[in-house]
Amino acid sequence: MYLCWLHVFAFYYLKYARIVIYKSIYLKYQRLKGFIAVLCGFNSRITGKSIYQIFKMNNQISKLAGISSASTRVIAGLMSGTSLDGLDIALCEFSGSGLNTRLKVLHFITFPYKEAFKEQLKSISFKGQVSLQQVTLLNALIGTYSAELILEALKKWDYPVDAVDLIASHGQTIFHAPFSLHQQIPFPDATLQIGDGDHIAVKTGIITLSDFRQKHIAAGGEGAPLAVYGDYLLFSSPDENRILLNIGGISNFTYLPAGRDANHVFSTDVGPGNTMMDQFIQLHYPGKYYDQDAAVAKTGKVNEALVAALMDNDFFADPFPRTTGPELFNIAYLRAAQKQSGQEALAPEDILASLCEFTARSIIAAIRTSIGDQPFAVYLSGGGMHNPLLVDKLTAGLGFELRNTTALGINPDAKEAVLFALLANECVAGGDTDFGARQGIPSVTMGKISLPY
Ligand SMILES: Nc1ncnc2c1ncn2[C@@H]1O[C@H](COP(=O)(O)OP(=O)(O)OP(=O)(O)O)[C@@H](O)[C@H]1O
Ligand SMILES: CC(=O)N[C@H]1[C@@H]2OC[C@@H](O2)[C@@H](O)[C@@H]1O[C@H](C)C(=O)O
Repeated sequence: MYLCWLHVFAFYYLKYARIVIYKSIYLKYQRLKGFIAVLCGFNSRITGKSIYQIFKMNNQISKLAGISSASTRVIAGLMSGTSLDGLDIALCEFSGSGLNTRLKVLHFITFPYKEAFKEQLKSISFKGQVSLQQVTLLNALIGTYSAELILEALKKWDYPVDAVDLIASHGQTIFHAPFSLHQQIPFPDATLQIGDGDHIAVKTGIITLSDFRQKHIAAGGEGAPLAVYGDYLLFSSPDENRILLNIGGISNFTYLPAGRDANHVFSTDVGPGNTMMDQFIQLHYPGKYYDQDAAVAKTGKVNEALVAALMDNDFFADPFPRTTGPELFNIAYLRAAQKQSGQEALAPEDILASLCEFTARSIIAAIRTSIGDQPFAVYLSGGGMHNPLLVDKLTAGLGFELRNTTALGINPDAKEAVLFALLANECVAGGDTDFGARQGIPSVTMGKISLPY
């Protein structure tokens, strides 16, 4: 018995000692790398004064320079999408950048949000009028909560906090307003994600990148879809035309033509993914947050008149690329289509079956009109790939079996979180990749940097 306790004690003592030693060596190594990196940056103009300045440099900046020049980086990517269902955290190890990016997903976890928290998010999301006080409070709370969840995840994985170089946090989109949606002159494209990065950095002690979408807009994009950058770097192939189709709250896809020519890469939001089905079920089936395995939709019948009215919106006639959100695709949109088609008394299960058909048809139409007749493979990701009715409809409509990103080495549920980690890797260690001259895909690095100390 005594020996057994001695073993337990020795095990935990050694484990703790390992982390402490690792931490101190790792930090020293990072600072040294930073020092060398900065020194190299001075090129031929190294003087006594410049060396003195480097010594006086903010530790966090030299650490960042070290991270930038290191051969590998460990980055935690965080994503919470328009479904408001939870926070995805993907811990990734990167080496290289741009088309030479190498990535290993070390761990992945989803923390589902509690009902009360979902209700708070819903109260300020995708609406023209909300409580400004609630927005302000949630901006700080989401930052703090994200930090707590990262620390919890690292503890669960037994992964030392100090061995994480960066956090990449998408934040929570509470309003997306491309010009095509708001149409107010002189206002530009706009979008708002909350969950402040400073709170994450200070509470975890890890340098944090956040608020990725603003620079994309400043550089001429609509702030979305950003998946195209990672899709191109990680998944483009020399010999296969690929579509990376993500079906989250909103569906979007990236087209990657064989040959990796950035000038022909194409990316757009399509329209609703799960968002209208989710909103409808939450309203009519208390206690359900989504139609699990399409259990309800499968019992309904598609109403063609309603589907035609749902498809009858200027958004679907707009040229690609385009972006959207639940600001457009919501219950009011459904009610208007029901009225227009005279289907106001339709049974709930028939409405759900029709909403599923609407999602499938809008995806198929977008792919067909933008890609034409050339052969291509589709790789799915996002929660919608778990909806069997939706996947059956897509398979029937496209005429071939769809794969998911597991076939390309990435867990499809982790993909979006991984892609934000990749954007942070690009910002800190890359930045010179040419993403081509296509509209909506500016060649730009993204993410604001928050220092912990
Ligand atoms: N087993 C399942 N059956 C049916 N639908 C499912 C299933 N599992 C997940 N979903 C759908 O996937 C949704 C969550 O998807 P996901 O987490 O990809 O969305 P998101 O990241 O919030 O969206 P976005 O990327 O558009 O912002 C759920 O709300 C639900 O509608
Ligand atoms: C503004 C915003 O948060 N848009 C999301 C949303 O969810 C899916 C689709 O609409 C996409 O455009 C985007 O997210 C993914 C991660 C993107 O930027 O690629």
